[in-house]
Amino acid sequence: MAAAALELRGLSKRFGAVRAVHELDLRVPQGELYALLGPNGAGKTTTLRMVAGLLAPDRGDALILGASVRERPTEAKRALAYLPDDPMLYGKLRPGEYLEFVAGLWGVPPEEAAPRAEALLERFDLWRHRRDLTETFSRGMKQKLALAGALVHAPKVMILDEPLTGLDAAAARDVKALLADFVSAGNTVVLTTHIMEVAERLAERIGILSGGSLRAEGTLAELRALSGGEGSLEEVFLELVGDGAEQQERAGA
Ligand SMILES: Nc1ncnc2c1ncn2[C@@H]1O[C@H](COP(=O)(O)OP(=O)(O)OP(=O)(O)O)[C@@H](O)[C@H]1O
Repeated sequence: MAAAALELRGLSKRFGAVRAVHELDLRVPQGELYALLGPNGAGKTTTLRMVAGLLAPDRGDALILGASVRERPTEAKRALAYLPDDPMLYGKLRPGEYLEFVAGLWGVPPEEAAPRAEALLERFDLWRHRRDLTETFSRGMKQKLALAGALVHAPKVMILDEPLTGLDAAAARDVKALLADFVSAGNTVVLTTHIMEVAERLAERIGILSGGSLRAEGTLAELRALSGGEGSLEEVFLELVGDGAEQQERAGA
């Protein structure tokens, strides 16, 4: 059996009294688009930060294409791209310079990096802004450039934290199309979202996270079946995560 793109084994993290992630087991095969759906504070960001090696788990492990983040971090991370919800760009760089910088960090040879960077800028409609400093970019443009930066070392597994937040319809369409193409090429995407519609529309399988634990997992049809087959994902979600999420959703969180 091929190694899973991402496997979590008993992954756990506490912050003082808060159990942010608790004994989380997850297996995402290669070639899948998986959404971790959960209300604010469910543990989504903490999970991704542990997978990306930015936060040490208290217990458990994450494996990327079979390589343990704890034991073989360099190998595990080579195939991984992580896009945080608030990526850092260097305001005084132009988009091409930013991509060149990121490619350099990954050791991608310039002759490979340059055409790839150009193709990514064209793809995201940023080529016409190639002479502008990134500090002048809108949130959507920054998000697209960060995504281009995540792709410049040709990763096989991409983990993205709330990738559509703050994007207008056109930018969201570009990002969704890119993720779909990335997965069609046999790569894997794991993204977090607190918006049900995003999970519903994009993901092949959805994991519902709440209080740091996985409450349910499956395709949309499988999750619907949990609420008697008639219900929407929203009903399943609210049934599983309870009133706290309902209140947060109502508050527009
Ligand atoms: N660095 C930290 N120090 C203390 N507590 C933290 C820290 N990071 C996260 N937490 C807590 O851990 C829990 C999980 O947070 P996390 O950010 O992983 O949730 P999330 O599902 O990503 O939420 P959101 O949708 O709001 O981004 C929350 O209770 C949060 O307050």
